Amino acid sequence: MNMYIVIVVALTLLLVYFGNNLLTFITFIRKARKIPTKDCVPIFGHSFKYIGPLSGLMKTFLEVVKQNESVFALWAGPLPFVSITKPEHVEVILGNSKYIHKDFPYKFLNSWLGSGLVITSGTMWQTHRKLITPAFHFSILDTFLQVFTERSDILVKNLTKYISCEKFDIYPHIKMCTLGVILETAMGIQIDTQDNKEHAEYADACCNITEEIMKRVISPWLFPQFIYSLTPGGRRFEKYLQTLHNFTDKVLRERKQAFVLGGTTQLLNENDIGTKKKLSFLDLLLQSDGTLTDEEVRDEVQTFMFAGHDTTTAGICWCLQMLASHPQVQDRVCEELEKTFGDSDHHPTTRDLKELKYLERVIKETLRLYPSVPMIGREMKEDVRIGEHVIPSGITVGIPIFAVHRDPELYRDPHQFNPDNFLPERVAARHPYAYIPFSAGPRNCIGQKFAMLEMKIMLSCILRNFKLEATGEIPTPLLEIICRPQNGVQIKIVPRNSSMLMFKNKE
Ligand code: HEM
Repeated sequence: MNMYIVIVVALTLLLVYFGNNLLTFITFIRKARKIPTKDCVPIFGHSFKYIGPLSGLMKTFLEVVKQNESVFALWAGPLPFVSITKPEHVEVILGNSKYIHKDFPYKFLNSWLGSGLVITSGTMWQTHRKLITPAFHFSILDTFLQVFTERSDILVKNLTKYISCEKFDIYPHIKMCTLGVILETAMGIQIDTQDNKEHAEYADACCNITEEIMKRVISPWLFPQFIYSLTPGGRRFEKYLQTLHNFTDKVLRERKQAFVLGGTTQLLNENDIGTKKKLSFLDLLLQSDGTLTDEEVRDEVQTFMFAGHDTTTAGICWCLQMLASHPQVQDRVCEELEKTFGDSDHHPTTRDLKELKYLERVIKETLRLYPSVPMIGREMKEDVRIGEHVIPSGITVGIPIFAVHRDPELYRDPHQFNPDNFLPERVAARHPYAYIPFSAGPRNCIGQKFAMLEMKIMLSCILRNFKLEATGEIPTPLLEIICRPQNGVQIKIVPRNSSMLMFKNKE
């Protein structure tokens, strides 16, 4: 009898639980179905549209955006998402501190980046963001200029080996240079990433794991973890993950050791930032007095090592490609460099960098066409009105940054490379959310000033030494977590007249 009552109570509870959830789910789907969409197939949704090589995905997506209304639903199998591209709609989401929650597809990054700043939400995100923000204050960034320049000098020295080559891929060289930069600036450890090839395994694992994640995002049947882990892709994911964790653990061990041995400057309070050299972001985490657990520190290290080098690598490489493919633009950048530095071999100062206005426009225009992070998303925690549509709570709103940046209503000849798009008067005439390579609002990129300085220094060092020549078509941009050029950036470099002095003097 007792057993009978227990079973009845258990079944009733299950029914209430799933009944409620089922009802919520049905209401959610009903609301989502009111959002306009095209070419949606029952059960499979739009998945069939995206099956195929990742290389075609950006082009396909631009077509889909063109064919649909400015707010439209995309169905990954039975699960709906909403895509928005109009700046005024983007502002509704990114500009509001209520909409900072991330879930799908960020959750596929969980086993890698865990509670790190890029994917975490809620109070944990708030606490971490507040703790980390001082490490990216402009006064501390000034102390990084020397590292950016020293690493760029090594890069230039290594590139001389390719002077007589008809073409070579510059991507791996930039990647190892930016990795060295983030390790030295943010983590406070000096690792010879540029001449010692053993660290390339970490950088390669970053590229490979993001490719695997993107393949999963467009394949709803791989969403359940137990299925994914049985597939070859799932097994490759695990292998790359191991490499990434091993490297991060090594970085942490080294810095902790230096920390214990007193090899770091102690941070007393926030006002000390910028007044002490060699204070690293990682030191800030290590002395957070229990605010962060060991695991959270590790997740932030993973996050910043990835976000801090893969993004700038893509940005710099696309800039090099654009300059090689647009010789007049390259000449103008070089005139500006000549005016700022003359024949001198002095390292760039903050003042020099402010003078490089045209180079800045080139970088901005490159990030318009090839935003390093091409797509971002936010999960709605309440119903939200966007334009004339109600977006139901629980849905993820996707913002394809690359599509916002190529909207013909915002940019004339949107697919053409034209740095004049960033003349001050043109910028002033555009909606502020028409250009969002670093996202915007409360969850914008914490490293954007760091990135701009690094990109300016690295590009100016390369261009003061070499003329860049294109060796073929502009590569296809890949719509992955990071917008990389398919098959790298194959260019030819030619020494500039007076320039090779720049590092010869220092040898
Ligand atoms: C060209 C270079 C870069 C670009 C285009 C870029 C772009 C972005 C974008 C679009 C986001 C928002 C992501 C989202 O909402 O899902 C973001 C967030 C972030 N970026 Fe960057 N980024 C760059 C460089 C960097 C660097 C150098 C660092 C670190 C040193 C960095 C660290 C981060 C972090 C930690 C976040 C998460 C911020 C938060 O949610 O509070 N980024 N970045």
